Amino acid sequence: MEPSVQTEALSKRYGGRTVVRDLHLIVRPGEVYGFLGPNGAGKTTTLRMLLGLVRPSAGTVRLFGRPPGAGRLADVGALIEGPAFYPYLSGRDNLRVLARHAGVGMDRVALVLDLVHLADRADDRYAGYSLGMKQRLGVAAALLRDPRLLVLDEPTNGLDPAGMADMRQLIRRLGAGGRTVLVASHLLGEVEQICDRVGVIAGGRLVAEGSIAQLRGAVGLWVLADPLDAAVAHARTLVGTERVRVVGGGLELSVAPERAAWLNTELVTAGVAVRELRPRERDLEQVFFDLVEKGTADVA
Ligand SMILES: Nc1ncnc2c1ncn2[C@@H]1O[C@H](COP(=O)(O)OP(=O)(O)OP(=O)(O)O)[C@@H](O)[C@H]1O
Repeated sequence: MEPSVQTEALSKRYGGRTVVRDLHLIVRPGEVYGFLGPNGAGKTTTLRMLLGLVRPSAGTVRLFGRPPGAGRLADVGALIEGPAFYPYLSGRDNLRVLARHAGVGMDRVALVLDLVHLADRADDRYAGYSLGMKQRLGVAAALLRDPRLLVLDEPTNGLDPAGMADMRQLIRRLGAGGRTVLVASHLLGEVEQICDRVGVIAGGRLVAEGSIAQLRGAVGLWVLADPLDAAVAHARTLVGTERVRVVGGGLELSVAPERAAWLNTELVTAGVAVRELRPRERDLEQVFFDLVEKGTADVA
């Protein structure tokens, strides 16, 4: 199936500065894709190029196989930068204005209000909404045309923890159907909770792409066993001295996590009691930090 988003060698320069560089990005239909990077990494600039709001300096963008603006307008909905609404109109009336403008049936207004869980406050003035409600109304507006691709730029920015949780739930709900959702965020935890796949951008470059599990990468096994000395000695004969480290009263083994059952059998057969055996994962925060540092250093 045609990718929802595909960029090739996409770049943007402002003056002499390259803020997005040689970006090859593929977002597949139906996935919730996290575009993760620190402030200033080039996320918003990229999203603006995807939406045809900023002209690339080089490279191409395709949405459902076509350049931005060439496909059906209804294919893409976006919430990028704060949404603009009339403060003295209700949420519902604000959406009605937009629906009329977009040539969308009024039945969609009630439907999207329901989707973002604003139905019960829909007739209150926008000015009285919490920040979280304002953001959700922004998402509702982006959903009016029932787009196949929804683009959200930092949707939880400025929200309190409850507002953030609501927004994350909403994004998960929206991604549960066939819709493609592209979410830019600088929050690792957020992307981890809601996205199927992640692209990490730093210094304008895509420095990693994959599922959270792939990014994290299980890097070995962690074993607690008695007696420790015998466990270490036997593990070293099994997998090689350099692959076994003693850390905090246990063993760290640099071997494929799939070898856990084999290792357990071998140790037990050798008379070692295995108390704990589990995959050793890298700390995602550290992975992200390393990627960003690497990406930024490459540019400098
Ligand atoms: N119109 C512009 N003119 C000049 N420089 C710009 C312009 N828009 C963005 N930049 C620069 O491009 C870089 C990337 O900005 P961008 O907003 O895309 O990053 P971001 O990853 O979305 O970060 P943030 O989360 O802070 O918005 C920044 O250094 C910014 O100052």
